[in-house]
Parts: sequence; C-alpha cells; structure tokens
Amino acid sequence: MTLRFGVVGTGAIGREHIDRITNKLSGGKIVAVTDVNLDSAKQTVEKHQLDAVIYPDDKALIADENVDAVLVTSWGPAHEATVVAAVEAGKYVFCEKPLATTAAGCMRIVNAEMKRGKKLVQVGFMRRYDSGYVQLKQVIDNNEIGEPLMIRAAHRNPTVGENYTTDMAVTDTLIHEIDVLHWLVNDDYKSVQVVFPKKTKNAHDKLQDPQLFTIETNSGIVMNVEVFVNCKYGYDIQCEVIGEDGIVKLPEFPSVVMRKNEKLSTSILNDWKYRFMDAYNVEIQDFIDSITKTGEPQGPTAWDGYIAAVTSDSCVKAQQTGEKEAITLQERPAFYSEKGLQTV
Ligand SMILES: NC(=O)c1ccc[n+]([C@@H]2O[C@H](COP(=O)([O-])OP(=O)(O)OC[C@H]3O[C@@H](n4cnc5c(N)ncnc54)[C@H](O)[C@@H]3O)[C@@H](O)[C@H]2O)c1
Ligand SMILES: O[C@H]1[C@H](O)[C@@H](O)[C@H](O)[C@@H](O)[C@H]1O
Repeated sequence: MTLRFGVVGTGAIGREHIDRITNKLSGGKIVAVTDVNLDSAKQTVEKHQLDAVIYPDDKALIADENVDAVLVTSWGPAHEATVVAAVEAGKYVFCEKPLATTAAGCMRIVNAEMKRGKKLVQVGFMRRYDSGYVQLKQVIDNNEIGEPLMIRAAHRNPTVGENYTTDMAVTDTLIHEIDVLHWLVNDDYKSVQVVFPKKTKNAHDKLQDPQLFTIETNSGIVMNVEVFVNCKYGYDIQCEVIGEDGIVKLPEFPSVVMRKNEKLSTSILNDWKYRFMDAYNVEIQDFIDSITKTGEPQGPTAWDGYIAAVTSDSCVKAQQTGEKEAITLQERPAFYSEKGLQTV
C-alpha cells in the first residue's frame, strides 16, 4: 500500500518533507498540495516534478478522496484548524510542531480524535527519533546512571529573523526540549521559572536573548535549559543527564577531526535541516510504516502535543512574571494510555 499525502504549507520544512517522501523514503507519495501562497505551491510541484493536484485551500485538499494523510507544515497558528478538519474527515495527520499554539487548541484536537475513536495524529517531535537521544533514553531506561537528578541542556541557533519575538524562544524553539526531556526521564513537569541573562548585542529590540529556563518535574528532577538563538557560531544542541551513579551526554554530531595550521578542529553545523536530517527521515518513515502495517501512527501523539502546549503556556507566563509558574496537566485519557512516554 502507498500512503498518499496531501501537503498543507510548501515553505521550508514542507519542501524538505516533500523531497524526503518523494526521493528518499519508501511507501509514500505526494498527491496534493496547497499553500496560502499559491505560487509557492506551484513552484514546489514543478521543482519536485510532482504528479499532484494544487488546491486553493486545506478544506478542498482534505476533501480529496485520494488523500490518505495530511502533512501539516503551515505556520503554527494555522495548524489547529487544518488538523481538526482532517481528523473529522477521518484522515491521518502528520503535523509539524506546534500541534496548536495553545493548550485549549490541542485539547480540541484531542477531543476530535477521541470522538473519531481512532489514533490518526502524529506530531513532528523528531528528536525522539534522533539516534543520540534514543541512546540517552536507553541508558536511562536501563538504569545505567541510576535515578536522573538534573539535566543541563542548550538549544542554540546561529541567528533568527526580525519576526522572532521573546515568546517564540518557547513556542518555536524550547518546545523541542519540552517534548524530549520529559520523554527521556519518563516524568511530567511541575513548574518553570525563567531568568533573562545579559542580552546579546546580536538580538533585535523585541527579543530577549539568551534565556534560561529552570523546569522541575513531578519527581523533583531539575532541568536547566538555555535557549540562545543568536549565538552566531552554529546550530548546537546539547543535553547532559546527571544521575545518581553517572552522567550521560548527547553525542556531538559526527565530524572529521582536522589537523591544520597548528590547530586540531571539528566542524559545527549551522542549520536544523542537517542536524536532524536522519531523525526527520526516520520519523516520517515510521509514520508511513506504522499506518501501513498497524493502521495507526505510533509516534508522538496529540496528547504529547497537548503536554507540550500546557508546558509552553506556563513557560511564556513565567517569561512575563519572572515567578515560578505551575505546570498543570489534565488527567491523561485512557485513549492515550502511556504510549506517548515510551521509547519509539
Ligand atoms: N521539527 C522541526 O525541527 C521544524 C523545523 C522547521 C519548522 N518547523 C515547523 O514547521 C512549520 C513550518 O515552518 P517553516 O519553517 O517551513 O515555515 P515557512 O514560513 O517557511 O513555511 C510555511 C508555509 O505555510 C504557508 N501557510 C501558512 N498558513 C497557511 C494556511 N493556512 N494554509 C496553507 N498554507 C499556509 C506559508 O505561505 C508558507 O509557505 C512551523 O510550525 C514550524 O514551527 C519544525
Ligand atoms: O522552527 C525551528 C526548528 O524547530 C528548529 O529545530 C529550532 O532549532 C528553531 O529554533 C526553530 O525556529
């Protein structure tokens, strides 16, 4: 069986995913596309030589009976409406983060999916498919470092555009750590506090950069996460888990070691596209394979999207108040069992 995709949003990551489904992965095909910028949709179809219908909007695309799965790669605020409509039509959905920009929006998606009575939605939290994070999780789950006590993490981008505001350090960037860190230690979050260190001269007026988040879990693990999106030197993701019996660290992205001009050096990447390329390939292949084999996606669920949104709402509030803010989740419905916390 070939899983036939309709793509909503043909910007940067939309095109990346179209390329991987068309040229790198197996079992998937792009049969429809749409974008509010129709020229972008047309250019994408031409550039990737797709045999795909171009629709004026997401509703028309979802109504196409040849579309089995909707790939949502539009801007975050547009995700909720498309995902709800696709779920109500019984279509599978792969939605890039964020699932919706608010916890209430994620809950509407959760309710739509439960009403449909079948798991249809996977959220694009690709770090759960990154081999480094998978190795970290195996070490923790095998109790090799004992109980995790603390995590030190950093999410650094070389630079961001003028439209990137202080809250986006949470909703656009920290959201990846929010998802992956509680998954790593099998715990949920309890509270968050944010500190703004001295601001870099490289950030524009409306952006506080860097930012430091202290997030505590229900069992008392304290996570210190730096977000620094104008770090200049490269795209750098760091994570170190400190346990009772040992410490485990995310491996550096492999690079040759060069000896030249009296220096010993390795390279650092400068873009998420390259840092997580393998993880994106594995996550979308898993989406295709699990639907083809079991009839349901097995990756991060709409409930995981809801957990991330609740946590993200509290982090944004903590940015504004400077106080420690509570993170309070509703009870996990039986429909979502504990799958979202397991290793993929
Ligand atoms: N998982 C990751 O690491 C990762 C990486 C990059 C982006 N993303 C996420 O993917 C999404 C897209 O990001 P991007 O960098 O590709 O942005 P982008 O601006 O390059 O592309 C978004 C596209 O969506 C289109 N669009 C917006 N609203 C639409 C709507 N209602 N219907 C149809 N098309 C619409 C825009 O015209 C644009 O072409 C964002 O939610 C972003 O957070 C995730
Ligand atoms: O949309 C991107 C993407 O999610 C990257 O993985 C992250 O590093 C960036 O900060 C964000 O802007």
